[in-house]
Amino acid sequence: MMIKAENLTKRFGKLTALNSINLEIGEGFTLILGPNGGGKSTFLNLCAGIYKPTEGRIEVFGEEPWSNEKVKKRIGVSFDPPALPRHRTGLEWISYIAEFKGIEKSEIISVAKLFSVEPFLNRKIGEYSAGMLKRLSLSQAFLGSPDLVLLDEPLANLDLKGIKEITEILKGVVEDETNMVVVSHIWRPLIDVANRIVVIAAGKVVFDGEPEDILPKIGEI
Ligand SMILES: Nc1ncnc2c1ncn2[C@@H]1O[C@H](COP(=O)(O)OP(=O)(O)OP(=O)(O)O)[C@@H](O)[C@H]1O
Repeated sequence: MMIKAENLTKRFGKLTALNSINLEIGEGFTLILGPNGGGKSTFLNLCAGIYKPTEGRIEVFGEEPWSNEKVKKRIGVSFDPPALPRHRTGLEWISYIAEFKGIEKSEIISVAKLFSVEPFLNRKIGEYSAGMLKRLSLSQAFLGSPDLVLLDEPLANLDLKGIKEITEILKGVVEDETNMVVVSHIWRPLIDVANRIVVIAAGKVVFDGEPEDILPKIGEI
């Protein structure tokens, strides 16, 4: 099992963002859906070791990701909106991530080519459009082919051509057996790519199953 959550709870002050969830996520492409404020991004942040659980437990590759560099090095993340340093260039940022993870420089070019970010890699991130920023953030997530990629809204802020292009890239990496957990309100293009759907609403897992079982109910989410 890649991810295992047991009675996982995350509170922010009095607000309970995730309320004692139990969830196991295996290999493949898992799409997480659900209403605004349901706890989806909180779950991704817990998987990435950015948040510490308030109660319960989360394991990624059998270990707790919180303050765990070993686990963090095996994960690629892209959050939304991407919080990247405005005064650095795209290349400086990706190089910094590559250094942290011990990834060779040649990998930077291959991921930059994949997401078509090469033309603006030498510009300061603060000058990027929202779509350029999204592409840079996705490049960072896939840098060095991590064992697990966590994506929050990978299709947000992209034009129609961009949505199609990124969807095709995601399909390609799934075929190459990259494991992904993806939160996306733009679910239509991704539903065929997913082999598992999890719906999180009001801090609880309210559906966990196959795409064909959720399709008839999707209007209710
Ligand atoms: N860092 C934080 N500090 C305080 N409250 C937070 C924080 N992060 C999330 N929350 C709260 O936790 C709840 C769940 O938020 P979360 O971002 O996980 O939802 P979501 O399902 O990803 O929503 P959306 O679809 O709108 O992105 C919300 O009520 C939100 O306001």
